Amino acid sequence: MTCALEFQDVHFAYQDGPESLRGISIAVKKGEKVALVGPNGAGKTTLLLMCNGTLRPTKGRVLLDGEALAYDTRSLREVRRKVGLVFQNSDAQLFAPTVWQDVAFGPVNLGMPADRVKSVVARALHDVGLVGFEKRPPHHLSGGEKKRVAIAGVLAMDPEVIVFDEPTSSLDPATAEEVMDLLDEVNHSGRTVILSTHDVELAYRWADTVVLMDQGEVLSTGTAEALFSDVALLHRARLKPPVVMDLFRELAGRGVLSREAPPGNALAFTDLVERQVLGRVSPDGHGRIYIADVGDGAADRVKTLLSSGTVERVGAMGTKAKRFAGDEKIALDFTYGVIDKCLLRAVNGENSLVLTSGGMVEHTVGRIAAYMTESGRQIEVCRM
Ligand SMILES: Nc1ncnc2c1ncn2[C@@H]1O[C@H](COP(=O)(O)OP(=O)(O)OP(=O)(O)O)[C@@H](O)[C@H]1O
Repeated sequence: MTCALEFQDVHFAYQDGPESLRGISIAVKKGEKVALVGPNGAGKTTLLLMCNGTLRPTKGRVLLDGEALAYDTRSLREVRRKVGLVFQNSDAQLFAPTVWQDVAFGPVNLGMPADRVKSVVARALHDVGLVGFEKRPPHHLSGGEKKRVAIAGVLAMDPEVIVFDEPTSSLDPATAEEVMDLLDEVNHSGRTVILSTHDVELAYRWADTVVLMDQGEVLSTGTAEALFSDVALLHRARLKPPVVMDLFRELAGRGVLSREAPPGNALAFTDLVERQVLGRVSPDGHGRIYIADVGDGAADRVKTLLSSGTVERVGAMGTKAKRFAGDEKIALDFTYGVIDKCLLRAVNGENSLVLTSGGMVEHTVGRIAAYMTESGRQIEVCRM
Protein backbone atom coordinates (compact mmCIF):
# COMPACT_ATOMS: atom_id res chain seq x y z
CA MET A 1 0.00 0.00 0.00
CA THR A 2 1.32 3.46 -0.89
CA CYS A 3 2.00 5.61 2.13
CA ALA A 4 0.43 9.03 2.43
CA LEU A 5 3.76 10.47 3.53
CA GLU A 6 7.18 9.00 3.99
CA PHE A 7 10.38 10.39 5.43
CA GLN A 8 13.53 8.62 4.31
CA ASP A 9 16.65 9.32 6.36
CA VAL A 10 15.75 13.00 6.65
CA HIS A 11 18.36 15.39 8.04
CA PHE A 12 17.96 19.11 8.56
CA ALA A 13 20.02 21.96 9.99
CA TYR A 14 18.87 25.57 10.32
CA GLN A 15 21.34 28.10 8.99
CA ASP A 16 24.57 28.01 10.99
CA GLY A 17 23.00 25.68 13.54
CA PRO A 18 23.61 22.06 14.53
CA GLU A 19 21.42 19.36 12.96
CA SER A 20 17.81 19.63 14.23
CA LEU A 21 16.82 16.39 12.48
CA ARG A 22 19.30 13.53 12.39
CA GLY A 23 18.18 10.76 10.08
CA ILE A 24 14.39 10.53 10.48
CA SER A 25 12.64 7.61 8.76
CA ILE A 26 8.86 7.35 9.20
CA ALA A 27 6.10 5.94 6.97
CA VAL A 28 2.57 7.30 7.50
CA LYS A 29 -0.24 5.17 6.06
CA LYS A 30 -3.28 6.69 4.37
CA GLY A 31 -6.09 7.45 6.79
CA GLU A 32 -3.84 6.99 9.81
CA LYS A 33 -3.80 9.17 12.96
CA VAL A 34 -0.17 9.76 13.89
CA ALA A 35 1.13 11.64 16.93
CA LEU A 36 4.72 12.91 17.05
CA VAL A 37 5.54 13.03 20.73
CA GLY A 38 8.67 14.46 22.27
CA PRO A 39 10.02 17.08 24.65
CA ASN A 40 10.80 20.70 23.75
CA GLY A 41 13.35 20.94 20.99
CA ALA A 42 12.91 17.30 19.85
CA GLY A 43 12.41 18.46 16.27
CA LYS A 44 8.65 17.95 15.94
CA THR A 45 7.86 21.35 14.40
CA THR A 46 10.85 21.10 12.08
CA LEU A 47 9.64 17.71 10.85
CA LEU A 48 6.06 18.95 10.38
CA LEU A 49 7.32 21.87 8.30
CA MET A 50 8.83 19.30 5.92
CA CYS A 51 5.42 17.69 5.29
CA ASN A 52 4.32 20.46 2.91
CA GLY A 53 7.74 21.48 1.68
CA THR A 54 8.08 24.62 3.85
CA LEU A 55 11.49 23.25 4.83
CA ARG A 56 13.64 21.10 2.58
CA PRO A 57 15.83 18.29 3.96
CA THR A 58 19.54 18.95 3.85
CA LYS A 59 19.84 15.19 3.28
CA GLY A 60 17.31 12.43 2.66
CA ARG A 61 13.87 12.84 1.10
CA VAL A 62 10.17 13.26 1.76
CA LEU A 63 7.66 11.29 -0.33
CA LEU A 64 4.03 12.23 -0.83
CA ASP A 65 1.83 9.49 -2.30
CA GLY A 66 5.00 7.59 -3.16
CA GLU A 67 6.57 10.51 -5.09
CA ALA A 68 9.58 12.46 -3.85
CA LEU A 69 8.70 16.10 -3.14
CA ALA A 70 10.05 18.62 -5.64
CA TYR A 71 10.67 22.17 -4.44
CA ASP A 72 9.96 24.35 -7.50
CA THR A 73 7.07 26.81 -7.13
CA ARG A 74 4.64 24.79 -9.23
CA SER A 75 5.28 21.50 -7.39
CA LEU A 76 5.07 23.21 -4.01
CA ARG A 77 1.69 24.69 -4.89
CA GLU A 78 0.40 21.18 -5.63
CA VAL A 79 1.97 19.79 -2.43
CA ARG A 80 0.26 22.52 -0.35
CA ARG A 81 -3.07 21.65 -1.88
CA LYS A 82 -2.60 18.04 -0.79
CA VAL A 83 -1.05 18.70 2.61
CA GLY A 84 -2.58 21.32 4.92
CA LEU A 85 -0.60 22.64 7.86
CA VAL A 86 -2.17 24.18 10.97
CA PHE A 87 0.42 26.12 12.98
CA GLN A 88 0.79 26.00 16.74
CA ASN A 89 0.22 29.73 17.02
CA SER A 90 -2.98 30.66 15.16
CA ASP A 91 -1.98 34.35 15.16
CA ALA A 92 0.90 33.45 12.85
CA GLN A 93 -1.53 31.83 10.41
CA LEU A 94 -4.44 34.31 10.39
CA PHE A 95 -3.81 37.64 8.70
CA ALA A 96 -6.84 38.69 6.61
CA PRO A 97 -9.25 41.39 7.88
CA THR A 98 -12.21 38.99 8.11
CA VAL A 99 -12.72 35.29 8.83
CA TRP A 100 -14.24 34.81 5.36
CA GLN A 101 -11.24 36.35 3.59
CA ASP A 102 -8.85 34.32 5.68
CA VAL A 103 -10.51 31.02 4.83
CA ALA A 104 -10.84 32.07 1.17
CA PHE A 105 -7.15 32.95 0.85
CA GLY A 106 -5.95 29.46 -0.18
CA PRO A 107 -8.74 28.71 -2.68
CA VAL A 108 -8.41 32.20 -4.27
CA ASN A 109 -4.65 31.68 -4.59
CA LEU A 110 -5.27 28.35 -6.27
CA GLY A 111 -7.21 30.25 -8.92
CA MET A 112 -10.62 28.75 -8.08
CA PRO A 113 -13.60 30.50 -9.73
CA ALA A 114 -15.43 32.92 -7.40
CA ASP A 115 -18.62 30.87 -7.01
CA ARG A 116 -16.58 27.76 -6.17
CA VAL A 117 -14.61 29.78 -3.58
CA LYS A 118 -17.91 30.85 -2.01
CA SER A 119 -19.14 27.29 -1.70
CA VAL A 120 -15.88 25.78 -0.33
CA VAL A 121 -15.51 28.59 2.23
CA ALA A 122 -19.13 28.21 3.33
CA ARG A 123 -18.64 24.45 3.64
CA ALA A 124 -15.38 24.77 5.62
CA LEU A 125 -16.90 27.30 8.05
CA HIS A 126 -19.90 25.03 8.47
CA ASP A 127 -17.63 22.02 9.16
CA VAL A 128 -15.75 23.81 11.93
CA GLY A 129 -18.92 25.30 13.46
CA LEU A 130 -18.19 28.93 12.56
CA VAL A 131 -21.23 29.87 10.46
CA GLY A 132 -22.09 33.48 11.35
CA PHE A 133 -18.44 34.42 11.98
CA GLU A 134 -17.76 35.39 8.34
CA LYS A 135 -17.37 39.14 8.86
CA ARG A 136 -15.54 39.03 12.20
CA PRO A 137 -11.86 40.04 12.33
CA PRO A 138 -9.86 36.90 13.25
CA HIS A 139 -7.68 38.74 15.78
CA HIS A 140 -10.77 39.52 17.89
CA LEU A 141 -11.68 35.85 18.31
CA SER A 142 -10.93 33.53 21.24
CA GLY A 143 -8.02 31.07 21.03
CA GLY A 144 -10.35 28.15 20.24
CA GLU A 145 -12.20 30.12 17.55
CA LYS A 146 -8.92 31.20 15.96
CA LYS A 147 -7.83 27.57 15.87
CA ARG A 148 -11.09 26.71 14.11
CA VAL A 149 -10.56 29.48 11.52
CA ALA A 150 -7.06 28.11 10.84
CA ILE A 151 -8.51 24.60 10.44
CA ALA A 152 -11.26 25.93 8.14
CA GLY A 153 -8.58 27.60 5.99
CA VAL A 154 -6.91 24.23 5.58
CA LEU A 155 -10.16 22.31 5.00
CA ALA A 156 -11.15 24.78 2.26
CA MET A 157 -8.23 23.39 0.23
CA ASP A 158 -9.63 19.87 0.61
CA PRO A 159 -6.24 18.33 1.47
CA GLU A 160 -5.55 14.58 1.76
CA VAL A 161 -3.22 15.04 4.72
CA ILE A 162 -3.66 17.51 7.57
CA VAL A 163 -0.79 18.32 9.86
CA PHE A 164 -1.30 20.06 13.23
CA ASP A 165 1.48 21.47 15.32
CA GLU A 166 0.44 21.27 18.99
CA PRO A 167 -3.32 21.52 18.24
CA THR A 168 -4.37 22.01 21.86
CA SER A 169 -1.61 24.22 23.24
CA SER A 170 -3.00 27.31 25.01
CA LEU A 171 -6.59 26.02 24.82
CA ASP A 172 -8.70 25.34 27.93
CA PRO A 173 -9.59 21.64 28.51
CA ALA A 174 -13.13 21.88 27.06
CA THR A 175 -11.97 23.77 23.94
CA ALA A 176 -9.05 21.36 23.56
CA GLU A 177 -11.51 18.45 23.55
CA GLU A 178 -13.65 20.21 20.93
CA VAL A 179 -10.62 20.65 18.70
CA MET A 180 -9.62 16.98 19.18
CA ASP A 181 -13.17 15.92 18.28
CA LEU A 182 -12.89 18.05 15.16
CA LEU A 183 -9.62 16.30 14.26
CA ASP A 184 -11.37 12.93 14.65
CA GLU A 185 -14.13 14.15 12.38
CA VAL A 186 -11.56 15.26 9.80
CA ASN A 187 -9.96 11.81 10.04
CA HIS A 188 -13.29 9.99 9.69
CA SER A 189 -13.84 11.87 6.44
CA GLY A 190 -10.90 9.85 5.09
CA ARG A 191 -7.99 12.21 5.69
CA THR A 192 -4.62 11.32 7.17
CA VAL A 193 -3.95 13.36 10.30
CA ILE A 194 -0.53 14.00 11.81
CA LEU A 195 -0.06 16.06 14.95
CA SER A 196 2.74 16.97 17.30
CA THR A 197 2.37 17.21 21.04
CA HIS A 198 4.15 16.76 24.36
CA ASP A 199 0.85 15.79 25.95
CA VAL A 200 1.16 12.03 26.42
CA GLU A 201 -2.46 11.72 27.61
CA LEU A 202 -3.66 13.23 24.35
CA ALA A 203 -1.46 11.01 22.20
CA TYR A 204 -2.39 7.89 24.21
CA ARG A 205 -6.12 8.45 23.73
CA TRP A 206 -6.01 9.63 20.16
CA ALA A 207 -3.26 8.11 18.03
CA ASP A 208 -3.17 4.94 15.94
CA THR A 209 0.59 5.29 15.80
CA VAL A 210 2.91 7.24 18.08
CA VAL A 211 6.36 8.41 16.99
CA LEU A 212 8.56 9.21 19.97
CA MET A 213 11.23 11.82 19.15
CA ASP A 214 14.11 13.32 21.05
CA GLN A 215 17.03 15.48 19.97
CA GLY A 216 16.26 15.21 16.28
CA GLU A 217 15.91 11.43 16.26
CA VAL A 218 13.10 8.90 16.36
CA LEU A 219 13.48 6.87 19.55
CA SER A 220 10.61 4.51 18.77
CA THR A 221 7.47 4.09 16.66
CA GLY A 222 4.50 1.93 17.62
CA THR A 223 0.99 1.72 19.01
CA ALA A 224 0.25 3.97 21.96
CA GLU A 225 -0.12 1.00 24.31
CA ALA A 226 3.23 -0.54 23.30
CA LEU A 227 5.13 2.71 23.35
CA PHE A 228 3.71 4.25 26.52
CA SER A 229 4.27 1.07 28.53
CA ASP A 230 8.04 1.44 28.03
CA VAL A 231 8.91 3.65 30.99
CA ALA A 232 12.67 3.60 30.37
CA LEU A 233 12.11 4.90 26.85
CA LEU A 234 9.76 7.64 28.06
CA HIS A 235 12.28 8.58 30.71
CA ARG A 236 14.95 8.98 28.01
CA ALA A 237 12.64 11.44 26.26
CA ARG A 238 11.90 13.24 29.57
CA LEU A 239 8.22 12.29 29.41
CA LYS A 240 5.90 10.63 31.92
CA PRO A 241 3.54 7.74 31.14
CA PRO A 242 -0.22 8.36 30.87
CA VAL A 243 -2.09 7.87 34.18
CA VAL A 244 -3.82 4.66 33.06
CA MET A 245 -0.47 3.18 32.03
CA ASP A 246 1.07 4.24 35.37
CA LEU A 247 -1.70 2.43 37.27
CA PHE A 248 -1.30 -0.63 35.05
CA ARG A 249 2.44 -0.70 35.70
CA GLU A 250 1.96 -0.41 39.49
CA LEU A 251 -0.57 -3.24 39.53
CA ALA A 252 1.58 -5.37 37.23
CA GLY A 253 4.59 -4.66 39.49
CA ARG A 254 2.65 -6.05 42.48
CA GLY A 255 1.64 -9.12 40.49
CA VAL A 256 -2.05 -8.12 40.50
CA LEU A 257 -2.13 -7.85 36.70
CA SER A 258 -0.09 -9.68 34.11
CA ARG A 259 2.52 -7.53 32.37
CA GLU A 260 1.43 -8.74 28.96
CA ALA A 261 -1.02 -6.73 26.87
CA PRO A 262 -0.90 -3.23 28.36
CA PRO A 263 -4.28 -1.48 27.97
CA GLY A 264 -4.93 1.07 25.21
CA ASN A 265 -7.43 3.13 27.21
CA ALA A 266 -9.43 3.36 30.46
CA LEU A 267 -12.04 0.94 29.15
CA ALA A 268 -9.46 -1.75 28.34
CA PHE A 269 -7.80 -1.15 31.72
CA THR A 270 -10.99 -1.61 33.76
CA ASP A 271 -11.88 -4.72 31.74
CA LEU A 272 -8.41 -6.11 32.43
CA VAL A 273 -8.80 -5.55 36.18
CA GLU A 274 -12.22 -7.20 36.19
CA ARG A 275 -11.01 -10.18 34.19
CA GLN A 276 -7.66 -10.74 35.90
CA VAL A 277 -8.56 -9.74 39.48
CA LEU A 278 -12.12 -11.01 39.72
CA GLY A 279 -11.70 -13.74 37.09
CA ARG A 280 -14.88 -12.78 35.32
CA VAL A 281 -16.37 -11.12 32.28
CA SER A 282 -19.94 -10.25 33.05
CA PRO A 283 -21.53 -11.12 29.71
CA ASP A 284 -24.89 -9.49 30.34
CA GLY A 285 -26.69 -6.99 32.51
CA HIS A 286 -25.31 -4.28 30.26
CA GLY A 287 -26.91 -1.04 29.19
CA ARG A 288 -27.90 -0.22 25.63
CA ILE A 289 -26.26 2.28 23.28
CA TYR A 290 -28.60 4.27 21.04
CA ILE A 291 -27.04 5.88 17.97
CA ALA A 292 -28.84 8.78 16.30
CA ASP A 293 -27.79 10.22 12.94
CA VAL A 294 -28.71 13.87 13.43
CA GLY A 295 -30.03 14.29 9.90
CA ASP A 296 -33.55 15.32 8.93
CA GLY A 297 -36.29 14.18 11.27
CA ALA A 298 -33.91 13.08 14.04
CA ALA A 299 -35.10 15.76 16.49
CA ASP A 300 -38.50 14.18 17.15
CA ARG A 301 -37.13 10.66 17.60
CA VAL A 302 -34.37 11.88 19.89
CA LYS A 303 -36.75 13.97 22.00
CA THR A 304 -39.17 11.07 22.36
CA LEU A 305 -36.34 8.82 23.51
CA LEU A 306 -35.01 11.40 25.98
CA SER A 307 -38.44 12.17 27.42
CA SER A 308 -39.06 8.43 27.98
CA GLY A 309 -36.31 8.50 30.62
CA THR A 310 -34.65 5.40 29.10
CA VAL A 311 -31.33 7.11 28.51
CA GLU A 312 -29.01 8.17 31.33
CA ARG A 313 -26.19 9.78 29.34
CA VAL A 314 -25.90 11.65 26.07
CA GLY A 315 -22.76 12.21 24.01
CA ALA A 316 -22.19 14.08 20.74
CA MET A 317 -19.48 13.35 18.18
CA GLY A 318 -18.68 15.92 15.53
CA THR A 319 -19.57 19.54 14.89
CA LYS A 320 -22.96 18.79 13.32
CA ALA A 321 -24.10 16.67 16.27
CA LYS A 322 -22.93 19.30 18.75
CA ARG A 323 -24.79 22.00 16.88
CA PHE A 324 -27.88 19.80 16.85
CA ALA A 325 -27.61 19.32 20.62
CA GLY A 326 -27.26 23.09 21.07
CA ASP A 327 -30.24 23.85 18.84
CA GLU A 328 -32.41 21.25 20.56
CA LYS A 329 -31.16 22.29 24.03
CA ILE A 330 -29.94 18.78 24.83
CA ALA A 331 -27.44 18.73 27.69
CA LEU A 332 -24.34 16.71 26.79
CA ASP A 333 -22.48 14.47 29.24
CA PHE A 334 -19.75 13.49 26.75
CA THR A 335 -18.16 15.61 24.03
CA TYR A 336 -14.93 13.70 23.37
CA GLY A 337 -13.98 10.02 23.55
CA VAL A 338 -17.75 9.52 23.35
CA ILE A 339 -17.88 5.89 22.20
CA ASP A 340 -15.57 4.56 24.89
CA LYS A 341 -17.38 6.57 27.58
CA CYS A 342 -20.73 5.14 26.44
CA LEU A 343 -19.20 1.64 26.42
CA LEU A 344 -18.00 2.17 30.00
CA ARG A 345 -21.51 3.28 31.00
CA ALA A 346 -23.06 0.31 29.16
CA VAL A 347 -20.84 -2.14 31.03
CA ASN A 348 -22.10 -0.50 34.25
CA GLY A 349 -25.68 -1.11 33.16
CA GLU A 350 -26.56 2.41 31.98
CA ASN A 351 -28.19 3.29 28.66
CA SER A 352 -26.66 6.07 26.62
CA LEU A 353 -27.30 7.96 23.40
CA VAL A 354 -24.63 8.88 20.84
CA LEU A 355 -25.56 11.81 18.58
CA THR A 356 -23.49 11.79 15.43
CA SER A 357 -23.69 12.08 11.65
CA GLY A 358 -22.43 10.82 8.29
CA GLY A 359 -19.52 8.39 8.23
CA MET A 360 -19.15 8.57 12.00
CA VAL A 361 -22.34 6.51 12.42
CA GLU A 362 -20.68 3.47 10.83
CA HIS A 363 -17.48 4.19 12.73
CA THR A 364 -19.45 4.11 16.01
CA VAL A 365 -21.16 0.83 15.12
CA GLY A 366 -17.81 -0.66 14.09
CA ARG A 367 -16.04 0.40 17.28
CA ILE A 368 -18.78 -1.09 19.46
CA ALA A 369 -18.71 -4.35 17.46
CA ALA A 370 -14.90 -4.52 17.82
CA TYR A 371 -15.19 -3.98 21.57
CA MET A 372 -17.75 -6.79 21.86
CA THR A 373 -15.39 -9.15 20.04
CA GLU A 374 -12.39 -8.12 22.18
CA SER A 375 -14.23 -8.27 25.49
CA GLY A 376 -16.72 -11.10 24.98
CA ARG A 377 -19.52 -8.81 26.17
CA GLN A 378 -22.84 -8.33 24.43
CA ILE A 379 -24.04 -4.74 24.20
CA GLU A 380 -27.27 -3.92 22.46
CA VAL A 381 -26.97 -1.21 19.82
CA CYS A 382 -30.13 0.61 18.71
CA ARG A 383 -29.80 2.75 15.58
CA MET A 384 -32.43 5.45 15.34
N1 LIG B 1 14.09 29.01 13.02
C1 LIG B 1 15.05 28.34 13.67
N2 LIG B 1 16.34 28.70 13.56
C2 LIG B 1 17.32 28.01 14.19
N3 LIG B 1 17.10 26.93 14.96
C3 LIG B 1 15.84 26.52 15.12
C4 LIG B 1 14.73 27.19 14.49
N4 LIG B 1 13.59 26.54 14.81
C5 LIG B 1 13.95 25.51 15.61
N5 LIG B 1 15.29 25.49 15.80
C6 LIG B 1 16.05 24.50 16.58
O1 LIG B 1 15.75 23.20 16.09
C7 LIG B 1 15.58 22.27 17.16
C8 LIG B 1 14.21 21.59 17.04
O2 LIG B 1 13.20 22.56 17.24
P1 LIG B 1 11.66 22.27 16.99
O3 LIG B 1 10.95 23.56 17.15
O4 LIG B 1 11.51 21.53 15.71
O5 LIG B 1 11.34 21.28 18.20
P2 LIG B 1 9.92 20.87 18.82
O6 LIG B 1 10.03 19.42 19.12
O7 LIG B 1 8.84 21.30 17.92
O8 LIG B 1 9.90 21.71 20.16
P3 LIG B 1 8.64 22.36 20.99
O9 LIG B 1 7.93 21.20 21.61
O10 LIG B 1 9.34 23.21 21.99
O11 LIG B 1 7.81 23.15 20.02
C9 LIG B 1 15.79 23.07 18.44
O12 LIG B 1 17.06 22.85 18.91
C10 LIG B 1 15.59 24.51 18.03
O13 LIG B 1 16.40 25.37 18.80
